[in-house]
Amino acid sequence: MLRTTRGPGLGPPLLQAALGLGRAGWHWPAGRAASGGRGRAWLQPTGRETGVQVYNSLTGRKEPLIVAHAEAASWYSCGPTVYDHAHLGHACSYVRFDIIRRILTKVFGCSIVMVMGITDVDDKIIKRANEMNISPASLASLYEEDFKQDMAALKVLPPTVYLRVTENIPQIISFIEGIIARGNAYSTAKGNVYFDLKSRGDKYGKLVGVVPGPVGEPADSDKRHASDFALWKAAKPQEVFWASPWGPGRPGWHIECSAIASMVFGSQLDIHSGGIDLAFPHHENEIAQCEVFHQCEQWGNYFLHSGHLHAKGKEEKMSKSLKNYITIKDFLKTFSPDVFRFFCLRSSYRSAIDYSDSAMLQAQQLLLGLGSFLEDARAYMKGQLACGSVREAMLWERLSSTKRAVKAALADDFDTPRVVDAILGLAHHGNGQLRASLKEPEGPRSPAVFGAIISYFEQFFETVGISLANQQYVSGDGSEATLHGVVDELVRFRQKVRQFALAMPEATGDARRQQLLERQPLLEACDTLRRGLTAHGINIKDRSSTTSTWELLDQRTKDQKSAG
Ligand SMILES: Nc1ncnc2c1ncn2[C@@H]1O[C@H](COP(=O)(O)OP(=O)(O)OP(=O)(O)O)[C@@H](O)[C@H]1O
Ligand SMILES: [Zn+2]
Repeated sequence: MLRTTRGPGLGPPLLQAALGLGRAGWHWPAGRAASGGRGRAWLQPTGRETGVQVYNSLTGRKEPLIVAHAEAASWYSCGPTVYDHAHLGHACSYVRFDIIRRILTKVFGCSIVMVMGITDVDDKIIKRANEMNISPASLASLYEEDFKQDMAALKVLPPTVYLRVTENIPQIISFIEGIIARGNAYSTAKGNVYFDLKSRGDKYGKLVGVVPGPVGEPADSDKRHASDFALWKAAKPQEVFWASPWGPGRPGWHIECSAIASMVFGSQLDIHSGGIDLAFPHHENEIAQCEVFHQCEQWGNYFLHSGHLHAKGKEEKMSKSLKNYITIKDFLKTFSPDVFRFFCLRSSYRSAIDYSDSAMLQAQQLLLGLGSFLEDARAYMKGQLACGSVREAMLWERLSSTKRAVKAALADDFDTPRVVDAILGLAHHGNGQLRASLKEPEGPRSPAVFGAIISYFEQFFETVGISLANQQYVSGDGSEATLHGVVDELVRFRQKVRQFALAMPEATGDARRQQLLERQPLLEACDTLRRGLTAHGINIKDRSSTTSTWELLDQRTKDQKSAG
């Protein structure tokens, strides 16, 4: 099991630590109940039971996940602020939720409509664009594209739609007008609009139970109360702006997500996700805005928050501003996206987790071990491994108990560490039987049970978006089929040469020694070929003096094998 440094959960002390709160400014109300936030109890939705228990930040405990429409669940995911390259912290959050999305879809038959907002105008974007002497729009579009490429490289499925803030300004303005009309926001002479937090009473804070206290505001602030937050920000000189009923300006951060999510899903949302740092104030403010605008009791039913990725041994999350980050691109020069996914699977999506090269190397070794088990199991099925008897009934039983354990763990708030343990356990037993069968080469064979294990593993890894190197894969353009044909020929030829070189000479005495000496260069040539092909990503395994098999290595494994 991978050690995670901080426990899961969203209790006040943890959240405070995660957010660097607990200093002046915010406090937890005394005696807050474990569920229901400050104002109200959570309303359990009606609709389709997915069969999954999910940890809901709104209640601070696991709840049955019930989605309003049987046909598809609505899911809003806060997207990135596109001002620079994405780092592994971002990757961690989006990969973890991608795994959850795939599990919900493929294991629990729950189709999902996912909307992601892209923050393409904001202080950081404007500042960076000024530094680079380009327009904020150009900078944002550059890094939006970069983010999408990184996500594709990590095999994160794209949302059903991306929605950019700058393409939805009129909708955001109407949303703000709606909140003003309901008496929960006010505009100022300077052209700002603020949410009036007092008007929300103790309904504010239902997510994390935080009540705003006095915060250090600039002396020229035009807010009525220090804790009110901006819905519309009047343009400063030389800043990008849009016309509005309150004068030129741009939207505040929280209102973007409320307006965009509402544009697609209206007044009701099943799932809302983001990193734990977004719970407060971002999601808390989104809830206040939407519930006021829609005049509803409960806008989002389930808030899912992922734990932070930290640099090993550090308290702070991996972050641009702290300059303690590794970009996704740099990471992918050394490790595959599958290794990162497997690293993510080995911890609960809610846990804070430490990044280290050694944790990645461990994940890589485990994946290689699983891939190698599958190759051996295939070789056994084809009769290329010396045959012997295996405990077939035990393996069938292990397979079915693993399937049950995996499904139960996934239904329990997507408990992927438990799942990984179950999968590794099955591989361990399968490997043990293959080794046992090598020791007693004669006996009944049991290829079917290995076939069943292979197909379960393939299905599982496909579900979570991991590909274990599979030599039987053939790409659409036919080039890989050609490669396979050529390598097959080559390996067959090498096998014949090796068989001849290893065969016992009939001669005796000096003549025999002479013959063995003469054949030595052939064996050396076979070894040289094997090593040479490793550099091209082809791994030949000599199973016996008469049988050799081969498999394709992925790029990064190839580099490491040829360097080693
Ligand atoms: N170190 C991290 N670990 C896990 N999730 C993270 C981490 N950093 C950011 N995220 C998540 O990534 C998503 C996009 O974040 P966003 O673009 O707002 O970046 P950010 O938090 O401002 O990052 P940075 O501090 O590096 O600028 C959010 O859901 C956020 O919670
Ligand atoms: Zn958001």
